[in-house]
Amino acid sequence: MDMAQPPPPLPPAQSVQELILDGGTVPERYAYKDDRSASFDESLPLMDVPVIDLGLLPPSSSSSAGEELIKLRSALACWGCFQATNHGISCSFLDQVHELTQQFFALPKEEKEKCARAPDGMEGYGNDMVLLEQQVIDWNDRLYIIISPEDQRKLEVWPEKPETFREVMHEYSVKLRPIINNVFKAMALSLNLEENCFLNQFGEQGVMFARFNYYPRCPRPDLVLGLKPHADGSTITLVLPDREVEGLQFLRDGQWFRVPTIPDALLINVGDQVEIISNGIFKSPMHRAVTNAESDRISLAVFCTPEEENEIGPADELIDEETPRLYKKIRNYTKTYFEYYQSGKRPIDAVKI
Ligand SMILES: O=C(O)CCC(=O)C(=O)O
Ligand SMILES: [Fe+2]
Repeated sequence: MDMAQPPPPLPPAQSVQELILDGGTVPERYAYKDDRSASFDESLPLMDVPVIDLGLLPPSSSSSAGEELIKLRSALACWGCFQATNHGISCSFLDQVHELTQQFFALPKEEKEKCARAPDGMEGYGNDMVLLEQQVIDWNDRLYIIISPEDQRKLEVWPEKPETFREVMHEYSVKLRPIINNVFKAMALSLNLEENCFLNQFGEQGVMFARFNYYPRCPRPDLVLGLKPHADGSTITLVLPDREVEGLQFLRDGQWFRVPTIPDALLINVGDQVEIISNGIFKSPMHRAVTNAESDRISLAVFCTPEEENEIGPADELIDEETPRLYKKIRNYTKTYFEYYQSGKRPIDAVKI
C-alpha cells in the first residue's frame, strides 16, 4: 500500500451491537482464522500494575516525592503504564462518566447515528475503520471525539443524549488537564530533564481525543478481538476501564498479561510520542482488548496528542556518544500513525533511525 496515499475507507460495517441482535453467530469479517484472537483466558497471568500516588509527585513537597519519581520511571520503562491513584477526581464523578458511556451506547440506533462518523472522517460514532479488504474487524463500537481544546470540538458529532453528556465531558476534560500536566512534569523530572520538556512538546493547546469503547458480549470470544494488538499513537493515554469487566491486556517480553479491574484508578499508558521524546527509555506498550460471552464491556480512553505543528523528537539531553538518537524528528505523528496502523505495521517503525 502506498503510505503517502492511504486508500479511501470502505463503507463502515454495521455496528457490532446491531450484529449481535441479529443472531448469535460471528460473521466472517470479525473472525480470525489463525490463533491471533484470544478468548478471555483466565490462565494468562494477572498483571501487577504499578501504582503511582499522584498526590506524592511534585509539586508536592512530600518527603516521598523522590521515591515516587523512581517508581514512575521504573513503571514506564518496564511496563509503559501505571495505575494512577489519588488523582483528584472523585469516585462519584467517575461514576457519572461511566454511566454516561453506558447510557450513550444503550440509546436507540437512530439516536446514536445522529453523531455518526462521516465515511472519510475520523470523529464520531462508528466501528472499526475498514481500510483494507482483508482486514479482520474489531469487536468494538466506539465514539471518537475531540474534547479539548474547546475550540476544536466538533459539536455536530457530540451526542445530545444523554442530556448531561456535554456538560460532564467538558468537566472531565477540565479535570484531566492538571493531571496530564503533572504527569508530564513528573516524567521529565524522573529522567533528570527540565520539568517542562515533555509538556512543551505537547503544547498549551495539546489535543485530547476521547474514545468511548463498547465491546458487546460475544458468543465466540475465542474467534474475535475487541481491539487488535496496538500501541497508542498518543503521548500518553488515560484510560477509565470498565469497573467490573476485565478485558484489557498488555504485552511484555512476548507474554500477555491481564489487567485486573481497578475501580476509581486511572490507567495511564505511554504512547509512541513519549517513547520518541524519551529516546526509547519509556516504552509505548502493545496492548489489546478481549471480549467475553457473559458481559458487555465499556472503557473510555483519552489520548493526549501534541499540537499539530509541534515537532516531536528525542530530548537532546538524553543523547550522547554512548546513547545515540533512536528516532527521527517528526511533525503530525498522528497522520503517520493511521497510515501505518491498519496495514499491520508498527507506526513507530516509520520514525526509527
Ligand atoms: O478498552 C480498553 O480498556 C483499552 C482501550 C484502548 O486501548 C484504546 O482505546 O486504545
Ligand atoms: Fe490503546
